[in-house]
Amino acid sequence: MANFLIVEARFYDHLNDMLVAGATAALEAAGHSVEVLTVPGALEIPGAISMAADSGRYDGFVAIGVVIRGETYHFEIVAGESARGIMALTMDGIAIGNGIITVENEEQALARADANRKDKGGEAAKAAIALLELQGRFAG
Ligand SMILES: Nc1c(NC[C@H](O)[C@H](O)[C@H](O)CO)[nH]c(=O)[nH]c1=O
Ligand SMILES: CC(=O)[C@@H](O)COP(=O)(O)O
Repeated sequence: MANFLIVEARFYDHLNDMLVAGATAALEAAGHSVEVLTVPGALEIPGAISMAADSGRYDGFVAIGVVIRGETYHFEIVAGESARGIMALTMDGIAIGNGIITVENEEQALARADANRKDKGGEAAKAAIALLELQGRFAG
């Protein structure tokens, strides 16, 4: 059993509830323990994961968030920079699944957050599990 931390940017409560439920179900189905940490927005997720990884308390991480395009360029910043930060941490060998959905509207978000539809939360959890298994395979 491994200890996973879900780091969620709680920008849209109803969507996050679905994404976190999907990720939690996938992690627990694989026999792992789950904790949840909430941050203000997707831009805070990479930093929070970095801090938590440095604590040594967790084996893997799942990033959960929802970025819905608004009127300005901020969408590109939030979507792109959160993904870039997570990728940088992953390239450092930290097992992270990226479940930050970046969409045009609420309808697209609902389809991807729902564990009974596209289940992006569960998908991200399975990716984190896969990376952790690779970490173990290449260690030592
Ligand atoms: N617009 C969205 C944001 N914006 C907030 C940023 O993520 C960040 O918290 C702020 O810029 C302060 O550093 N965050 C989301 O997760 N989703 C959005 O749609
Ligand atoms: C993704 C965002 O930053 C968005 O929620 C903010 O909307 P806007 O670009 O209209 O300020």
